[in-house]
This record gives sequence, C-alpha cells and structure tokens, in this order.
Amino acid sequence: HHGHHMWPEIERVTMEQIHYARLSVEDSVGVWQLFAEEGEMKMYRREEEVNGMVIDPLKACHVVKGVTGHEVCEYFFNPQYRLEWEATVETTTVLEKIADDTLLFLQVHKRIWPASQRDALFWSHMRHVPDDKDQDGPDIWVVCNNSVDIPDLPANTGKCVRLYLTVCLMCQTFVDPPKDGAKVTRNDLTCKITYCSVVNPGGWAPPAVLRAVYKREYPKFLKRFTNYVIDQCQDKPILF
Ligand SMILES: CCCCCc1ccc(-c2ccc(S(=O)(=O)CCO)cc2)cc1[C@H]1C[C@H]1c1ccccn1
Repeated sequence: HHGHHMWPEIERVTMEQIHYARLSVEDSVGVWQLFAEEGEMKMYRREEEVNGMVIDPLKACHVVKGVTGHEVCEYFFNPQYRLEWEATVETTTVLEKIADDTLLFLQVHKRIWPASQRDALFWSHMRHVPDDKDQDGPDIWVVCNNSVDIPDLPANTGKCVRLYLTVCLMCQTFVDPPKDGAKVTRNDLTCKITYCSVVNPGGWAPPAVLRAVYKREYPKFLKRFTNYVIDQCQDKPILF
C-alpha cells in the first residue's frame, strides 16, 4: 500500500496522532478539563472553537482487564463489527480497500436533534507500533481515522452535513506473568486505552447543544465499545 497516493498522509497523520495520544493530560499544552469519570474511564476535553464552531478536542483514558490492545483495535477497525457497537451510525460503507490494514469509509450518522444529520468520509488505518527503545517496551496497537476530501464524493450535496474528524485509538497491553510459568490467561491481561478525537461538525450548531451532545455521547460510546470487546473476547483464544 506504500504506492497508494494517500499513503504519505496516512503515515504522517498516524505518527502525529500517536505522539499526541502518548502525551499525558498533565504535561500537554493547553488546559484539559475532566468532564466525565466512570470507574477507570476518565474523559477530558479542551474548549476550542473555530469560526464560532465547537471543535473541542477530546482525550479519554481507560483501563480494561481481560483483553489485548490488538483485540481492541481489531474490533474498532474491522467494519464487520461496526454496527454492533456503534449506536450512532446509521450506515457504514467501505468505499476502498487501500490495504489489509487501511480502509476508506463513508459513514452516515444518525441525526442528533436539533442538528441536521451528519456523514463522515475518512480513511482508517490500523498499526502495531513496536517500541522504538527496547524489546520489552510497551506493546502498542493503534487505529487512526482521518477525514479526507474526495472530489467524486463532494460534501453537503445530499441530506447530510459532512463532518470532519481525526480520531486515534491507542492501546497498550500489559501482561502480569502468572506464577511458575503457568499459561497466560485473560485475568493476566490489562489494556490501557487512550482515545483522542477532534470532530468538526461541519455546519454550525449551537455550542451549548454540541457540548451537551458530546458530554452525553462520548462516555456512552467508549463504555459501550469496550464492554462489547470484553464480551466478544471472553471465550476466545487471546490475540496478542
Ligand atoms: C450535531 C452533532 C454533530 C456531530 C455528531 C457526531 C457525529 C459523529 C461522531 C463520531 C464519528 C466517528 C467516530 S470514530 O471514533 O471514528 C468510530 C467510527 O464510527 C466517533 C464519533 C461524533 C459526533 C459527536 C456527537 C458526538 C458523538 C460522540 C460519540 C458517538 C457519537 N456521537
């Protein structure tokens, strides 16, 4: 896929998103506000507007037991599972298979009253990032979703307002080695998930409405997705 014309952008955006996902909210630029906390899941946002439109960057940190980062990324990336966990998506279509680990999606989201319905056109790339420092460094898997403009699929021609998103799901897997060389079981697995997203809603929506929608939808979204993965994996062999 390195010959594909989108590949340089895919590479650049993915590496840039991994850099931002790795920054802790403490030592990041700008003020992150904790706006939701449920168990191990902590959700932060920065209040930012572009031309009066809310594009609040979001960073969610979550820790789940019993799954690997490879499994979490696989269920997030693979279109065959999408409608089983994505409650706000009406239709999802793979327009192009750029590579085995890179797909082009057109997604129509359910209308969120009182705003008009949105669609999203984005590439999705899944990657295993071997740790650059040392062999037993963190085992990281990521999925990066990034909107693209394609002349043949112009924005805002039909019923939907085209939204623009940059999303990064980064997962770090930790294995607690079991006693006396016993086989690793799911109880020995911990997955540290960092989910970053910046969504430009594409058309103006009242800031207060958007922030209320984000506050309601993002915690639901991440909880539903991670519970889905835990449920799907529990009786399957571990995918490291
Ligand atoms: C007036 C509202 C305009 C924006 C509505 C909207 C649309 C899509 C999205 C969105 C699009 C993609 C992704 S993903 O992580 O790439 C997974 C692939 O599906 C995630 C979230 C977000 C929102 C914002 C509501 C917010 C919201 C948050 C989590 C779920 C639903 N709605």
